[in-house]
Amino acid sequence: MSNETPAPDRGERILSLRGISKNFGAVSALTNIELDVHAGEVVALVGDNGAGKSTLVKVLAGVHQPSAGTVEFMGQPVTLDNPATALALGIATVFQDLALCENLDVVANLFLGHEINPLRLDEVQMEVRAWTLLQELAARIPSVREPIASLSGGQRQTVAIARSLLLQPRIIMLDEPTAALGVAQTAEVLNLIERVRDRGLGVIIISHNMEDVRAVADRIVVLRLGRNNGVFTPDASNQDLVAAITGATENAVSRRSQRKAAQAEGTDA
Ligand SMILES: Nc1ncnc2c1ncn2[C@@H]1O[C@H](COP(=O)(O)OP(=O)(O)OP(=O)(O)O)[C@@H](O)[C@H]1O
Repeated sequence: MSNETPAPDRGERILSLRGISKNFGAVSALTNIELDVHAGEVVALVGDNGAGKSTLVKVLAGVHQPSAGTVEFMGQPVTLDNPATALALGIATVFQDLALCENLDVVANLFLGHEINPLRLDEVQMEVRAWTLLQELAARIPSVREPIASLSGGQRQTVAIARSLLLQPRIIMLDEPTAALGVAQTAEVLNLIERVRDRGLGVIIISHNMEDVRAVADRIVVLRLGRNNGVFTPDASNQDLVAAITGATENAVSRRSQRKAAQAEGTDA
């Protein structure tokens, strides 16, 4: 559809942010952010409330214009001056509200605004395409003729992700994709994220859930007060991650593990 050029090789740098800052009046939401995303990798953006995660995603989605800095996409400097530009380049975003139409079925939601033949809706072709994509993603959707209102939270997230894939993006950004999902649905969405990565896309996820982040991310990028505060691999200790997120080496998690270590020493003695 939007991108006819071949997909980048796995590991190739798709997106590169240098010195990105964003001010809202006197508030510095982002200061000097650096971020790289490669084909076939999941990057988790983590940080406390107000760390700047949503602002960064909105800059990449073309919703906010950065106050300073450069964005390179596939090696070329780009200006993401509105959401349509970002989408046309191949940067898709699934926001937390998912923006699905409750009363319409899965096929209609997948193709909303991108009907295969807008002048004469080709229902059969759209249905086949919807099934093929959902099967490729091994998505558990009972029927593509089911209205969204009757689907679970995990299935809705799946439909929202599948919809953005129809535009053949290079990068997909997911804002809290597992928030408010149960254990089984979370596992389903994490599996889906892995399959999206395996298609060679770069995936950026925002999450507050460290367990989910560790399960699916290849790199964990920490933001704190609008600045980069460390990049970790998923095997980083909880203590190091919490310290980077909160900016404190002395915190509830470190005190708890010190207490446990002290207790263990006590029982050893
Ligand atoms: N439109 C705006 N106008 C003014 N300030 C804003 C605006 N959007 C964000 N901010 C400020 O920018 C900072 C970063 O906010 P942001 O929402 O990006 O953080 P976050 O990491 O996504 O937090 P959360 O986890 O709570 O969603 C905050 O201080 C916030 O108040």
